[in-house]
Amino acid sequence: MAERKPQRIALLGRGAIGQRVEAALRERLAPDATLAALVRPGKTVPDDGAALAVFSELEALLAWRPELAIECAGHAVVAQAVPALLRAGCDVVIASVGALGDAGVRSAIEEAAGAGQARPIVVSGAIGGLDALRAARRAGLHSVRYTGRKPPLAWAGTPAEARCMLAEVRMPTVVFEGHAAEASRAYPKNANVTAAVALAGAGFERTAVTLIADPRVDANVHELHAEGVFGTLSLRLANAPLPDNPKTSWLAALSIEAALHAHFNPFSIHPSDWS
Ligand SMILES: NC(=O)C1=CN([C@@H]2O[C@H](COP(=O)(O)OP(=O)(O)OC[C@H]3O[C@@H](n4cnc5c(N)ncnc54)[C@H](O)[C@@H]3O)[C@@H](O)[C@H]2O)C=CC1
Ligand SMILES: O=C([O-])CC(=O)C(=O)O
Repeated sequence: MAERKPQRIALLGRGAIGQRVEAALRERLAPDATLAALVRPGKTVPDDGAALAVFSELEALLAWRPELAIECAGHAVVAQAVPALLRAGCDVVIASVGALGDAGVRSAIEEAAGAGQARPIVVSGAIGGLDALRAARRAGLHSVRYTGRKPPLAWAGTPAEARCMLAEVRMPTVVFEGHAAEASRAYPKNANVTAAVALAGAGFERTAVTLIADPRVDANVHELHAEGVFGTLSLRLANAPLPDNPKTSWLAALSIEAALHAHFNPFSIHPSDWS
């Protein structure tokens, strides 16, 4: 089977998702590749014995000449680092999809990808069903509604804190009601999925979003309902959170692994995946 594995791979961000993806690259996906990480300026990375080039400046990472970068750092990194990497010919996997809610960021990425002949790869992250939504929209979507529920403390550090006392929430409490453009901007660490839904489906302004702090769930629950000429779609995911970050679903890290697997093996169907 044809494989195209880049030899120089950079992680943009080395938090809960970044560390999972790094382990998957080393253990399964690209054990022969050389890895680098872009970390927040001033952040020290403990020497855990892993061979990893660590950069805190984008220019230094660009000089390292990565062939593939995996963004799992946040919206600012998508806006600031991703266009420069694409322009330099480096394919970039994007996890912080909500950054694409900003039309300026979207067009900078499109323009840079064209100039560098490189691919931005937007992952499905913690949500699913986007293939069906993408197909359904071709005949016209009447409505798309996304509802996200997380345990109250998964909303810590977000505007939800102004809506309720998270530690004292005893009933499901709506912390946001609006559309995907507002949701992805206001909740950059909790509502990237709304941007993925918007991009696949009806667009940012026509994707209705409700976010709920729900003490009755112990998972990150994502519900999607769409109606259109095609019929109706209803999807519910109850995602286990990553142990290192309760805001983030394990599936988000796994979706990056799946996107990398597809990127490395574009022409193959892997029977080993079926078991
Ligand atoms: N598409 C989806 O479904 C999901 C997307 N995400 C996105 O992925 C991002 C990462 O998620 P986690 O790993 O759980 O978060 P995390 O908070 O555990 O890790 C983020 C890492 O990025 C680093 N970072 C922040 N600013 C940086 C900068 N300017 N340069 C380099 N590194 C920087 C932080 O130091 C931290 O190590 C989130 O911020 C969110 O935007 C998260 C969950 C789901
Ligand atoms: O990981 C999740 O469940 C969803 C999430 O945080 C996001 O969309 O930003």
